[in-house]
Amino acid sequence: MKLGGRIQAAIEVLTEVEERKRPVGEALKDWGRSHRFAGSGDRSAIGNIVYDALRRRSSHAWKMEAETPRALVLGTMAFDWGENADKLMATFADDNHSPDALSEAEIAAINAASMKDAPFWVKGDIPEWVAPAFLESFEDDALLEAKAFAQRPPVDIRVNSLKGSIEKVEKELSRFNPQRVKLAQDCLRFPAGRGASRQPNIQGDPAFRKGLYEIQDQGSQVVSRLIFPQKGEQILDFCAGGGGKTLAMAAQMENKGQIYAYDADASRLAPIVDRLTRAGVRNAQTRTPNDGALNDLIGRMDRVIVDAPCTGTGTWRRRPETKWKLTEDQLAKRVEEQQLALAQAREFVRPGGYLVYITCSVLPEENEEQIYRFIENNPDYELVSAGEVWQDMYGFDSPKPWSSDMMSVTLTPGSTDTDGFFFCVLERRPE
Ligand SMILES: C[S@@+](CC[C@H](N)C(=O)[O-])C[C@H]1O[C@@H](n2cnc3c(N)ncnc32)[C@H](O)[C@@H]1O
Repeated sequence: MKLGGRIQAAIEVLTEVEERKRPVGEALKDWGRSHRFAGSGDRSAIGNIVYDALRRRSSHAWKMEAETPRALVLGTMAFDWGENADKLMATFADDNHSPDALSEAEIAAINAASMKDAPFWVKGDIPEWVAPAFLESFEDDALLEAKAFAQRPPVDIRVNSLKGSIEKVEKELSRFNPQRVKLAQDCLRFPAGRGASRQPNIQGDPAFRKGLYEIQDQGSQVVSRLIFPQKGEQILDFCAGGGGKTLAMAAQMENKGQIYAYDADASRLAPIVDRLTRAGVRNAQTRTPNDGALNDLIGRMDRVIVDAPCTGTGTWRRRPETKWKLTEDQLAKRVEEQQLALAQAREFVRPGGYLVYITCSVLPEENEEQIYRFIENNPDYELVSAGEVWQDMYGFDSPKPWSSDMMSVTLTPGSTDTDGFFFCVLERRPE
């Protein structure tokens, strides 16, 4: 396919997403099925255009003075992919599968590319109602952070130290040019490309099937390290989901001690068994929700991890469509679920043990506010300074996360070059 045809295809896919409320992945797959002539390079380029259009939806709409799928895609090509109005006109003339020719108004909007009078949330490509939370959390850097959430993310992998060294995996994947990162010692990164460039098929490599690495954002790897799981400890991963943190902790514990992987939704736990086997983990067991599933663990755990259900604002780079779908009602629902998870998880911590609270969100309602409410209602718990834990682990020269009072830390694309994560530790006072 030529570029004109790819642009037309992106408009069609985005129209499906917008008008029929289809998830982007599904709409892209369906388009591929009904256009068999398109190769994998075409499909991936079309996906890149659609995701870029969603990442910077409000700034493109402002400049184009329209919010239609066509305007968003044309804006993406002009403002992100380096195709000015003249180039686009030549591209469209060259391919009869292209969209209709640019109108006078579109040419004028592309040429002007004006952000005049645009409010902060438009410039930063975040929903208007989220803007106060960004300003509260990131103050003078709110725009920088919002824009960082509108960039393409890299692909990060965590080398599984139970199976091999980072050097070994680096060599195995050398054709993809993996890079080391600053904060996670087992992480290799494949930076995001530009335009139509494709991400390497990391999961297709035999080393992946052998369990030598997992796909895991650097931020998730960093919070797994901050949990500080020790060999021999008893740990309850209370919201284990697909097991990303369980696997990372098991490797740090060198298979010594025991991790109990639990989730209120048994179906979310389903993939974990295969992943544990592939990774060579021998110190983790799953517990599925039924009456008394965790009774034997009450008051016995050295650490209980609540990697809580959340709005996922920290993953907006990877799932840009969720940025525009999020509502205040959904936020309120997640906050309730988080409160419930914390209230349920607390009873498993032994006196002197730790309750770790993590979200992949950067909204204060889900993070600092949640934790201060918990402390107020549970005087037998106190906050340990996560800022000090960070300094002990990384010193003063590494990238620093956000921290309003040193008690918790918030990782972000702008500060730590990761997805957004909130992390804090509560100690149950010894009896
Ligand atoms: C952010 S995901 C977990 C991700 C996982 N820890 C990882 O690293 O891949 C949150 C999980 O919490 C679970 N959950 C929600 N409320 C819960 C509760 N009250 N008790 C236990 N699990 C809960 C959800 O089913 C979901 O799988």
